[in-house]
Order: sequence, then C-alpha cells, then structure tokens
Amino acid sequence: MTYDISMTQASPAQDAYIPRNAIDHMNPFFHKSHSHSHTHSHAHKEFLQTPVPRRPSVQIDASVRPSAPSPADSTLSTASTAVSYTTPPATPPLAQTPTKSIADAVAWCTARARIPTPDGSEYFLHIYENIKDKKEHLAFVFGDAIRSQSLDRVQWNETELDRVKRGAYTGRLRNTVSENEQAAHEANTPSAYSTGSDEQSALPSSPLVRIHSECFTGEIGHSARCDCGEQLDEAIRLMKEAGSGVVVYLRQEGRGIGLGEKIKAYNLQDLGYDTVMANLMLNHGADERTYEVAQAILEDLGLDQIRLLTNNPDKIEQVEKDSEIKVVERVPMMPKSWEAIVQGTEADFVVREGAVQDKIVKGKELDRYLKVKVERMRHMISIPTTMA
Ligand SMILES: Nc1nc2c(ncn2[C@@H]2O[C@H](COP(=O)(O)OP(=O)(O)OP(=O)(O)O)[C@@H](O)[C@H]2O)c(=O)[nH]1
Repeated sequence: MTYDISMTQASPAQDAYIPRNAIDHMNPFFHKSHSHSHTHSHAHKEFLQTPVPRRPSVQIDASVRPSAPSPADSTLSTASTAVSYTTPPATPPLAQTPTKSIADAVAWCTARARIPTPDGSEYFLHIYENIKDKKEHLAFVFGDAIRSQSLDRVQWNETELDRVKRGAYTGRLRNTVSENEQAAHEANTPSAYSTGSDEQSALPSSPLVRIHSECFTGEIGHSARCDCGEQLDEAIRLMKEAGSGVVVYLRQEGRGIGLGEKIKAYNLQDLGYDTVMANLMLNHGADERTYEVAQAILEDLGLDQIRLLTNNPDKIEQVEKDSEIKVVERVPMMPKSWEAIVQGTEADFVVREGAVQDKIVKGKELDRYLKVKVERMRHMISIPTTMA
C-alpha cells in the first residue's frame, strides 16, 4: 500500500493565494540572491504571474511510514509524521476575504506566535516580510479578532502541521505532545493542535493602533534622551486594557537613519545641536521614515478605521496617503514626566532606577528633545507653561 502526500487538485483559490515566500522556496528558477528591493519588484511581479510548476506526486511505501514520535525527539518526529498523512490536509476557511492579490502586496506575514507577558496577558507577535527592505517588521496583535489575511491564506501543499508552525491557527495550541501524542498527530485535524474554532470573531470597530519606530537606545538601552521606550510600554498597556489593538513596530531606527548614524547624531546633540540639526549635519533628512509597510500591515490585518496613538501629524498624513486607511481619531501620547508637571504631581513622579520594564523617563535632555519635536516637527503636545 502507498501513501500519496501530494494534493491531487489544488483549488483555484489555493492557486490564487500562494504567498510569495512559498513560491521563492519551491520554484527551481528562483535564485537565492533575489532581493525584495524596489528595483526588482517589477520583475518579481512578472515572475509571480508565471505558472508555478507542480511538485511531482511522491509515493511513499507503507513499510517506511514513520513510527510514533518519541517524547525526547518531539520536534523531529512530529515533522516526519506530517508527511505520512493519507488525505490532503484540512483547509480552514479564510478568516477574511483578501482585499489584494499576493502579487500586489507590499508586506505579508510569514509567522505568528503567542507571547505571554508577566501579568498573565498575552498577544500574538506577527513577523512581516516586505518588498521595500530586507528587515522583519513586526505587529503586536492584541485580541483574537484581528487576523492576518496573508498568514491565513492556504499555501500550496501544506499540511495542518505546516500551518500550525506558521501560526495560521485559531485559538490556542494544545500541548498534544504530552497529552496524547500519537492520536493527536495521526488525526491531523485542527482540533488536534488548537483549541480554536474556524469562526471569525467580529473585528473591533476602530481599534487602537500604534505605529512605532525602532529605538534601541530608548527601548533597550535605558536612554533618557527620548521617550520611545515609555511610549511603547504605554501603547501595550492601553491595548491590554482595551483587549484589542495593534502595535506596528517598524525597523526604522533613528527616524530611518539607522543606529550608527543616530549615535553620531547624539555626539552632535551633546555639542548643543538639536535632534533635527544633528540629522541634517550628517547629511540626512530630519525624518527619513516611510509608512508603506505600515499601511500594508494594517491592510493585511483588515484594519481600515483606526484610532492612532501619536503626536506626530506626519504619521497621520502618511498612513492615510493613497490608502483606504482612515485615522478616525488621534489618541495623544503625553510624555509621563510632562503629564506629572501639568497635573502637579511631579514630586510623586518616580523613575525606577535601572528599570528595564518600567521605562518612564525624565530629565533635561528629554525635555529638550520633546520641545524640539513640538517646535520644529509639528508634534501635537503642549509644552508645560513652566518650561515655555
Ligand atoms: N535621528 C534621531 N532619531 C531619534 C532620536 N531620538 C529618537 N529617535 C528615533 O525617533 C523615532 C521615534 O519614533 P516614534 O516612537 O515612532 O515617534 P514619533 O514619530 O516621534 O511620534 P509619536 O508617534 O508621537 O511618538 C525612533 O526611530 C527613534 O529611534 C534622535 O535624537 N535622533
């Protein structure tokens, strides 16, 4: 007896939504040196329109069917069990109707996983690839209703376990390895792996969104030059509280100039130049960031009406530009130390020294940085009257 692991007939819907990265790996004419840069994107689209060769049907002899995995080797043995399915894998319904074909997508989700946090709450971290750069941009997704369309698309010839590995499941994964290893793996049904149903929960109307740019110094390096770490923490806190929301985390360090250049800018700032002038003196723009990837991520997550956490008018304009996305409300991000000044609670304002988690910042350098953002970068926060 033989086991056929190929899909006998891929449906038209499956053909239409083969993600770009899946094609990259299975097409023999696709070279590793291919880049997702601007210059190649046209060729890439043309390539995507060409028919993808079918993988030949593989015949497996029943006598070599892998035995049940051993607990000590669960990863490897699970993978090998995956090729021994007798029927094509179940294909869960798409969570949302795709709005764009994959060939037109600027960014697409390659993986997602649950991240538990110390207070017992959790979110799903989504990893995005894109055609603009080679960086992995991220989305922290709070709540179960917001789903990535590109991640949920059915890929060619994938098993249910392949989908689980990518994070394309609903609900939560069950620890099937320790529960009933063999039964779970051989059943090859979504319920064997996850506790979710295929029903899509309703999207929250106008969810909270933060489009946040990477800041190593402020988020990891305990820097009190900026409020970036504090803002990220506050956005996450608000989304946990609301039970839904998305932080789009863009790898645009230093307003797009990169960490090395930002560090040079800090030396110029120590000489007295402000954050805008320092960038210009290094032959950079004051702000070199772009938001097409953020737009693509929000579209992929099905979010077109958002409440955006920001003080930056440029972000609002950029995210709405040439897109269906509408910022229905701007939610301001008041720096904690300025909020304390305005509320007269400055005396109680405590910065936990050396704390990595609680990244509340204050100080003269921060005040100067924030004032320049208001005065030279149109940021919409009021400078406390005592400082003006
Ligand atoms: N070049 C430069 N970049 C900085 C400096 N301080 C912080 N940054 C970067 O500025 C960016 C801050 O981005 P966001 O947190 O998205 O905030 P924003 O655009 O200022 O606007 P908000 O949405 O109101 O917070 C990050 O990429 C930081 O790395 C600096 O002094 N010089």
